Amino acid sequence: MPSPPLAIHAEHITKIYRRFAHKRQFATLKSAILSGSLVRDLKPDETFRALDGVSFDVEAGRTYGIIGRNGSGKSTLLKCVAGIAKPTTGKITVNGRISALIELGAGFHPEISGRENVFINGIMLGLSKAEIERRFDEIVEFAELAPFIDAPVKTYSSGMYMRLGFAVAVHVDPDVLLVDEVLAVGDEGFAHKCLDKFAEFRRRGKTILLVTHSLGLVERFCDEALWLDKGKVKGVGDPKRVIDAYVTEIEEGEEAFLAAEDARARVRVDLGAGSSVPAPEGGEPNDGVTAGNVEAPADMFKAEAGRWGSGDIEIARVDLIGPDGTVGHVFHSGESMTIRLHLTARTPVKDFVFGIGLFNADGVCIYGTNTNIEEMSAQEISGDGQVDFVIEELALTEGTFKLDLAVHKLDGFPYDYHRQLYTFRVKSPVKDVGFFRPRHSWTFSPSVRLTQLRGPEGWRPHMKDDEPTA
Ligand SMILES: Nc1ncnc2c1ncn2[C@@H]1O[C@H](COP(=O)(O)OP(=O)(O)OP(=O)(O)O)[C@@H](O)[C@H]1O
Repeated sequence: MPSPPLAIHAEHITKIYRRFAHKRQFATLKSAILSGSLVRDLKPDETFRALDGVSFDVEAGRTYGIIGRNGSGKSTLLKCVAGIAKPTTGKITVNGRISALIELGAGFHPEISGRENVFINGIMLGLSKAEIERRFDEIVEFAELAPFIDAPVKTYSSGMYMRLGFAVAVHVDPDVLLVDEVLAVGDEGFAHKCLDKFAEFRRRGKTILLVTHSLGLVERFCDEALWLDKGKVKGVGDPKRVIDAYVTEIEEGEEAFLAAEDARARVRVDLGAGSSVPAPEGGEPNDGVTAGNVEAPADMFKAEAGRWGSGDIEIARVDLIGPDGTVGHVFHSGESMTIRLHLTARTPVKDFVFGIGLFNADGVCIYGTNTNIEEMSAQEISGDGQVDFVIEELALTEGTFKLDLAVHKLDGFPYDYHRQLYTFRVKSPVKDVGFFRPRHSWTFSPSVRLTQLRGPEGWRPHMKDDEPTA
């Protein structure tokens, strides 16, 4: 069977940029010239590979997503395909007319009207004057700029500017459409219109190369995905598989970062544990043996991370444990999480309460409870022990959260108070807002019809032939 025709063939693309970092500052142009050169200050390591041996093929009529972290080379790759940047080595072949939604409105002239800019921009993108005239009304209508089309574009807001650029670019009727994160353009209504336009392109058998950080969009829209990492191809193939591998790697990175953050927070606290402070009123003298000698802040709502208490009962270690029993810092919305306190009581203690506070990244308390509030009566703790606080379902939206953990007397006297020393991140494929996600469902009468794009756990199974719905 003959293989389908290729719209894009990229072979071993390398793009080397020079970086002009650490250039010496000269007081005058003369001193620069006398010193030898204005540009000889480049250090040998100041060239770097934004793309390093990237090869890929896109069959005609396919939608192809490019994902990767900031600075991984996605835009550079798209610019090379568009011909805006020239690869240092390698070869790119594109079959058909290209339109690039990259630097939208880059060719606009601020002093002249939107109308004149549509013509200039259209001609730059390869349309004839007659073709632009034919499509002019459609372009302006799409951009929703009819009342402003004769005003100079310097009077447009940045969203209006981008909308006009987008409208011209999509009305060029390209065979290959290159899209770089343009859905961030304009308001939500316009983003839906852009998606509809892409869907129309797909239906008409056009090829789309899409760079985006929206993994949901790649999964929903693309036939294939390519994952760039530090300028190299790290994965290519079915979008779901590539995205899963990418997300796993991101989470591993976040995990390491949060673990280091927590360790740093505790080191700071330990360093602060050298000086003795008087015990809080009504408490025993603080001998400074275990828990940090940091005084409790007057205002707990504004308090920074810290640790204080007499140390009679010490929270020696805290583990955050996921549903599979693994200790970590990155969890998923809807899954279970156990907060495990490893304790040591120097002598048997009969008066104790365990408490927990959950805060968002801005320090707003989302939830707090303790064993006294929940009407548990302390009997005795002695030696080493363990307390598990089991959250059966993290009913939280995506975000970063912090924990207060404490053991204190019934009257509040602290044995060991850990103030926001533990950070964890909740990941969620659903981008709802706020902190708290109540367990919920939607129901619709038969006259209201919607299509469920995602599966019950958030990630919708990959279905190639779906079109997006608004
Ligand atoms: N003209 C340039 N001169 C020098 N360095 C550049 C230039 N353009 C891009 N770079 C560098 O090349 C690397 C890749 O940049 P690129 O914009 O392609 O990344 P990206 O994956 O699109 O990032 P993002 O997701 O943040 O948009 C970055 O380190 C960037 O600083």
